[in-house]
Amino acid sequence: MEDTDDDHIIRVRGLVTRFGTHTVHDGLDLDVRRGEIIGVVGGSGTGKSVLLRAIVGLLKPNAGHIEVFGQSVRDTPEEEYRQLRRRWGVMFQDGALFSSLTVRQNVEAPMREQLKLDDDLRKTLAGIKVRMVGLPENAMTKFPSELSGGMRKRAGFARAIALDPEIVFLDEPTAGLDPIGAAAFDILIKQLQAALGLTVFFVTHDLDSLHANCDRVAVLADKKVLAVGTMQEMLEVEHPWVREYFHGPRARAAIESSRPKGAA
Ligand SMILES: Nc1ncnc2c1ncn2[C@@H]1O[C@H](COP(=O)(O)OP(=O)(O)OP(=O)(O)O)[C@@H](O)[C@H]1O
Repeated sequence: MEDTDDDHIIRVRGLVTRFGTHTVHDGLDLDVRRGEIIGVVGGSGTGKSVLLRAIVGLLKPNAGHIEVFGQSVRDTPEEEYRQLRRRWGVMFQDGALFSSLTVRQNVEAPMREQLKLDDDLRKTLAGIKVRMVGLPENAMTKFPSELSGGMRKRAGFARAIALDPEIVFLDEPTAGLDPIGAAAFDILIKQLQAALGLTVFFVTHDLDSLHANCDRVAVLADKKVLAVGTMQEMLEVEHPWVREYFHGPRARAAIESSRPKGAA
């Protein structure tokens, strides 16, 4: 498929992020295409979560330019940023749910903030989102502390899609889940992406998840996006961390398990 500028829903150019004297990103570039699932990988502390936070405007970079839907995230006036923010949803690593609200109330929270809906309609719509992520009916009125880790992640996902976003950002969605729970979450990501036409930007360490979901992978190393491409293309990248990650025993196991049964 030919890659045109119009396909790029996120464009990051020359990003520099520092905390004190610690430079996390130094001239990082990345494009995300509309409708793709892109997995962001890299060693611990390479700045994957910081990149996500910078793209959604929660963290101000020291330099560089970030555009989402063609609009600068950094220089957009408050009201326009509010409008822009409605077009994406974020699921943070721990779900970041409000502990004093039930699952349904958590999903209602962004609706309350952004949409003028009467109470019944808001409750109904929030209930639909909770069902969409595969949570049982009785989870609606539970508090986050009453849920398993996997259910909390699903609740976080339901909240991320509360406003019918075009992009969802997922920070390590399968971290902490057992392999069966992680595989079920991968299926959920894929199904919702296809059903809702979402663009998915997800940070992960999980090779199985990359194999199951990703159209492309972006590798963060040496303070930049060192390589971006398909899983197959990553096998050709000559960089010690990339080789170790994509050719190591865990990678081989993930390739094996992602092959259709009976394939050589
Ligand atoms: N608010 C902050 N203040 C100071 N340093 C920070 C802050 N947020 C992140 N950092 C530092 O920036 C670097 C990148 O952090 P980030 O959380 O993005 O890493 P990561 O690639 O997501 O790592 P992991 O895979 O371990 O989650 C780390 O060294 C971290 O300590």
